Amino acid sequence: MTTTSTAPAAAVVLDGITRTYRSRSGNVDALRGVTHVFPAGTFTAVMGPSGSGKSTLMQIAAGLDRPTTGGVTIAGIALKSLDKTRLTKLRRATMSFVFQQYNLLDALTAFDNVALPVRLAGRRADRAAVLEALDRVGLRDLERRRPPEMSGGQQQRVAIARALHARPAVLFADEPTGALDRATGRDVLTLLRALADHGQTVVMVTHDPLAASYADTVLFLADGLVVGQMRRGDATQIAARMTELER
Ligand SMILES: Nc1ncnc2c1ncn2[C@@H]1O[C@H](COP(=O)(O)OP(=O)(O)OP(=O)(O)O)[C@@H](O)[C@H]1O
Repeated sequence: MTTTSTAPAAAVVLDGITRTYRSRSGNVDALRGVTHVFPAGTFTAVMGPSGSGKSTLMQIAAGLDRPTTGGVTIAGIALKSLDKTRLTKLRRATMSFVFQQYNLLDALTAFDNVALPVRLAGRRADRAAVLEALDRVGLRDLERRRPPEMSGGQQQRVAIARALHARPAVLFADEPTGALDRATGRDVLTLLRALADHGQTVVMVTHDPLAASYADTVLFLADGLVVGQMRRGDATQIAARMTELER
């Protein structure tokens, strides 16, 4: 398995992805044929109206959910070809998550949460490096706190510190600034931007045009399909496109 975190193998490829949720009340086609390449070392924001399929796309791109049809390739490896154990190993080796629901282990301190991916990969976590990552998100003083003793925003920042420390090939973030005040949100976006500038691939779902303006490319979804892309848009241009989609 590839465990390097350098370009270009880190790109995520979505090839003809569909995802139908089947339930007693009927089927929902959340994704209806999404093909997209996330180039290595780039920062992409995924936007679209509520229910357009953003979270579904993110879960599938990260191998947390399987598509109904179509394939996902990460770091050159087709996820379809992997059993659950290998998929977990690939995730640990190449990805980091800043998701509300996949964030931190409650039983571990902030320090140990940041150190965890490196330890799981069988390497020693250097104390100074872990503290530096916590320092970069402004949480050095909270190294001994456990997630239940922290605010939502602080937990998000621990998850970002973990990504800074682990240096995954791909970072998936779902509304990473949703729970943060404006200044902390800006700091987090600047950190994500810096990760991409250092060769990591960042994929972020957001509703916030200002957050999306930190990305290289904004991918617009509507009704389970990619309906457009914008490169290097500013917040006003992105907001205008969103308003059109929400009409
Ligand atoms: N587990 C599920 N079972 C059935 N339908 C689902 C399930 N998860 C999502 N959906 C439906 O799939 C569609 C896409 O949902 P998804 O959460 O991906 O959208 P989203 O763009 O992330 O929305 P939001 O911005 O509101 O979070 C919606 O119509 C949603 O109701």
